[in-house]
Amino acid sequence: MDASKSSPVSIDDISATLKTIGLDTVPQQPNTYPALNPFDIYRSHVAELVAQVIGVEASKIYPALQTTTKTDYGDLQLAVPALRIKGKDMKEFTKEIAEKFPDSPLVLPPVVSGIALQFFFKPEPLTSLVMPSVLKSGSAYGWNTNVGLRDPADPAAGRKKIIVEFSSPNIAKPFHAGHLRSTIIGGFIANLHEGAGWDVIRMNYLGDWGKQYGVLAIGFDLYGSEEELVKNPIGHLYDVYVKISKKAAEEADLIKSIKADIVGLQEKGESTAELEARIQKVEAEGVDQAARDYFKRMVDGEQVALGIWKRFRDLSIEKYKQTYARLNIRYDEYSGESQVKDESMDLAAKLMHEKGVSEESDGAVIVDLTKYSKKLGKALVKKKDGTSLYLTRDIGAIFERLEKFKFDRMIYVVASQQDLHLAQLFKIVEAIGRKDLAEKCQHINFGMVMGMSTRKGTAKFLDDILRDVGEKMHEVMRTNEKKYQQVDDPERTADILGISAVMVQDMRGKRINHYTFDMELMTSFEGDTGPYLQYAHARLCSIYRKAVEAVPDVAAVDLTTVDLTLLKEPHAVDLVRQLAAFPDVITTTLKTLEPTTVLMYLFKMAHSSSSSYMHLQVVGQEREVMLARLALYVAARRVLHNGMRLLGLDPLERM
Ligand SMILES: NC(=[NH2+])NCCC[C@H](N)C(=O)O
Repeated sequence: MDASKSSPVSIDDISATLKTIGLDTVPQQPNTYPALNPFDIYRSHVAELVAQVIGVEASKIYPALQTTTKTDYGDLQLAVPALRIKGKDMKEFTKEIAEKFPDSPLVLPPVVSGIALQFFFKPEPLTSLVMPSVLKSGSAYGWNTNVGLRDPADPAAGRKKIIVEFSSPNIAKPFHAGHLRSTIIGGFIANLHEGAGWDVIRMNYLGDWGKQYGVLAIGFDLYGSEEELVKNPIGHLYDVYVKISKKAAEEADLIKSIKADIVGLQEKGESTAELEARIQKVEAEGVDQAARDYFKRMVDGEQVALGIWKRFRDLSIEKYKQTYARLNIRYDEYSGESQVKDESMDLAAKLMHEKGVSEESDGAVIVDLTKYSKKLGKALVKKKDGTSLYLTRDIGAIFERLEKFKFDRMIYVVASQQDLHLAQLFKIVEAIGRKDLAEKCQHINFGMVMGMSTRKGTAKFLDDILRDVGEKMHEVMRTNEKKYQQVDDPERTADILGISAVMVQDMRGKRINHYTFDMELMTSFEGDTGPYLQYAHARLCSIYRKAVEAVPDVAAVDLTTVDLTLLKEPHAVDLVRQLAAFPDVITTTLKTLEPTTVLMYLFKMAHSSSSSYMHLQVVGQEREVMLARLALYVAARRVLHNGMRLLGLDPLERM
């Protein structure tokens, strides 16, 4: 987020504007931020007026004032029963409040709709409050950095810390749709908290440990190429892994068939010694045993074994970093299963044992979670041979992270297929007696992606997907040769459009929903797509460019000083109402952690902008009108830009 570069308007600015409207004090209920969120002013104001009418404290009315789903229903709505006043006929009471509601400089007389009151903001004061706020605040508009403060009354107490763990692919395995979704959603959640003033740690927890890394090392010995490894580590290691896995499978098949032969010989009463010896030889020389031995050397900390593995890891990370950069993502920490220390796991094991959480079963250690809830089942935490598991490493990691970062909150962005795994993890932490820690943690899950394939086959790597969608966008761009000529760097633009297409398709629905990866749909400029949002942004940029081309001195005008009372038309008013809602949308999003909350808002706002162009032209208008409209479009562009950045998109100026 670039929120830090600009600073929001001050409460003094707001106070001065309100005075000109006829309000001597800034309406401000506790824990609200009138300088940062126009809706806070209106909610406080309406609450105070309703309080006068019905004699209930404004602070009790405030929370009942809700935003609406459609501007046709007003800007704020009050469901009168939510005030919990007893012994009244609600319909009558609603009418009564409406009748007695005093004249307000900020809102129109309330509209009665059954047992609800609809409040519409008066256009002119709204414009005078919101427009300067957007224009002056710039990249800070929408953000309230007080949210992340430990104590809003005492900024010196510092900021709250959050770990967002996301993406977390497995080395030498495909980067599948689940990792892609985790990357997109996690990046968004990290941006969201950063914008809200939290101290954010972005963490990638790689799958980089286990016997399969022994398999990989053996495979590299047989099939690896130093040159390929350096050139394309992720792809090459995957190829090696596929080859060696095939060999291992063949060996397993061979053993199976020898065993069948042995049974045959036994039936005939003949000697099986020769075949038994063959099995032993295949096993002893086979991949499986070699991988086990190799992994044991890694576990024992043998430098040579670890050295090779570390190279695989380092090269993969380096390559991942480049891909993440295309998605505007960087990490503060590349951790991983390999990084969890034995001591942490031992300590957790000791605690589990002492608290009677774990028990021995057949030489292994398990945790029976059915006593808390049937669906949590029994979880294995130590194998018979003493080695750790995925779950064991997560238990160790949670304590390590607490120790290292002292976080206030931690979010795991992982597919819903792992609901059980994370539920088990949190329950075990709680059972150990660390409910406090479990409560700081949250699993943010998401549904599956269906049919994710590139045009050349099934997608395995993020880069392939991005390249494919980028190429498709390039084709689409070429269909308009004239525009195509004006784009500075078509390759890069196509790349960004492709990435936007993928990301927006991913974030359109609620996280938990499954969706189908649909290349045609996502790359279309029509409908609620990434390219459409980019187009809407580029169009707003072009309005400004064209105005400056037509009237060059416009470039020097400070748009915060223009006559905003000229923005009277319904389209202008509607757009201003949308812009006013942005900070509130972010506040809501901090609760839902749903990218779609932001995205749907941006689409609505972009639609409002585009339906305005016909009615509110800029070039060719009388100067003051031109400037006022230009200010409106610049403000709209700013909000779209801020929203797109939050989602992790790179807003394009031309395309
Ligand atoms: N702390 C965690 N378990 N995070 C999720 C890791 C995801 C895992 N690497 C996978 O690909 O399935």
